Amino acid sequence: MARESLPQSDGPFLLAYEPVWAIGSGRAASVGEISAMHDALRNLAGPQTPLLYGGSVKPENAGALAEIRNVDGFLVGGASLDPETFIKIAAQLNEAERNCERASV
Ligand SMILES: O=C(CO)COP(=O)(O)O
Repeated sequence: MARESLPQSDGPFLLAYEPVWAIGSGRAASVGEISAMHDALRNLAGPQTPLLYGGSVKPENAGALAEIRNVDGFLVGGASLDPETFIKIAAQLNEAERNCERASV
């Protein structure tokens, strides 16, 4: 059923996992929950599809969430309303990407 809900066109798309209970609640999904879901989505969507996590992403958890395998980015809601907060989250994603590149060299 999940496979049928993916776009049928050949064009690129992003796929997001956003548990409804995590949206605006201040409580993000756990690393284990996100990891399991994103691994399953990677198998479903293939290697080229960027996978985003959304739900209570904030500077305090962005670093740990960005390190999860198969998390390529975030959907940021409330924390995007303050530019400085948003930039802190973006910086942690960049740092995680640099760590990943270092680890693969
Ligand atoms: O709805 C969201 C992004 O689409 C997430 O919102 P919060 O980051 O405020 O939980």
